Amino acid sequence: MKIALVGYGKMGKIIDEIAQKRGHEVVARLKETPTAENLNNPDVVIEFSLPEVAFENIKACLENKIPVICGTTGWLEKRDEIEKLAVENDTAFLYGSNFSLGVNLFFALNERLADLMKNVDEYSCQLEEIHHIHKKDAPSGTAISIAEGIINNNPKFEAWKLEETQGDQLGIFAIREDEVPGTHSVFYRSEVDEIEIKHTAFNRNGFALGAVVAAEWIKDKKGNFGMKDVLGL
Ligand SMILES: NC(=O)C1=CN([C@@H]2O[C@H](COP(=O)(O)OP(=O)(O)OC[C@H]3O[C@@H](n4cnc5c(N)ncnc54)[C@H](OP(=O)(O)O)[C@@H]3O)[C@@H](O)[C@H]2O)C=CC1
Ligand SMILES: O=C(O)C1=N[C@H](C(=O)O)C[C@H](O)C1
Repeated sequence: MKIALVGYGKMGKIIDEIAQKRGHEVVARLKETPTAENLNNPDVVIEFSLPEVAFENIKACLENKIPVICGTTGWLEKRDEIEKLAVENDTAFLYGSNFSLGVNLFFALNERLADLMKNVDEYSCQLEEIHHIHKKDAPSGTAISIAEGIINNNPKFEAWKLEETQGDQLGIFAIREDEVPGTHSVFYRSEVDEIEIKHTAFNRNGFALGAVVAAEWIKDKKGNFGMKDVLGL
């Protein structure tokens, strides 16, 4: 498959290596807005750039009828517009706040636990995410997905907020520390004990492999998708 990489930083470079190891041809490595010319006729685009440029990048690819796998976080207020564009241009779009298999299993576990806790009043809930000091957005896209998984399964919560949980506002502590690739925890605390579920990424390889697997999966598909569709979770 011919893959164009839009965004060629920490993630783009690892995706490049993994895509080539899996037999794909990387036809573009961009650090600028994609165009019909610089994309070099790919079967699919993998977009890992910056929150402030992701929307324009994805839009440009979809308008050229190229399917897009997007891992960039922090731009989702415009997701509906992008999903509309994918349909209008008869192509495909897949967003994942986190492409690793482990985190997607963690998402399913989190939803199940939230459902179990919905009628248990003894426990308060708090989220925590820890990332490297270069990260531009807070909270992480993954933490937002975890929060949404809890809010959708536990009517005690209406929305998420940064910092501490208050009433129906589920709190997310966002910590920036050294070169941490990504650690996410959900805590349920009572007066006598604590339940914690935690995912720790040791490096970025799981995210990159998941993005390439998603690119392989999306070929010839049309519409809007997520990693749940790819992994059948
Ligand atoms: N969904 C997931 O599984 C994961 C998501 N992420 C997310 O992916 C995104 C990228 O992460 P990461 O690779 O670590 O970040 P980096 O900052 O390392 O890379 C971003 C890259 O985008 C380039 N860039 C700048 N402007 C443009 C533009 N207009 N078009 C295309 N590229 C541009 C930058 O170029 P320059 O170097 O010149 O500035 C840089 O190479 C972040 O939003 C992060 O949160 C990260 C890991 C996993
Ligand atoms: O910026 C990162 O590095 C990461 N971003 C994603 C997020 O915001 O959730 C995924 C992963 O945790 C690494």
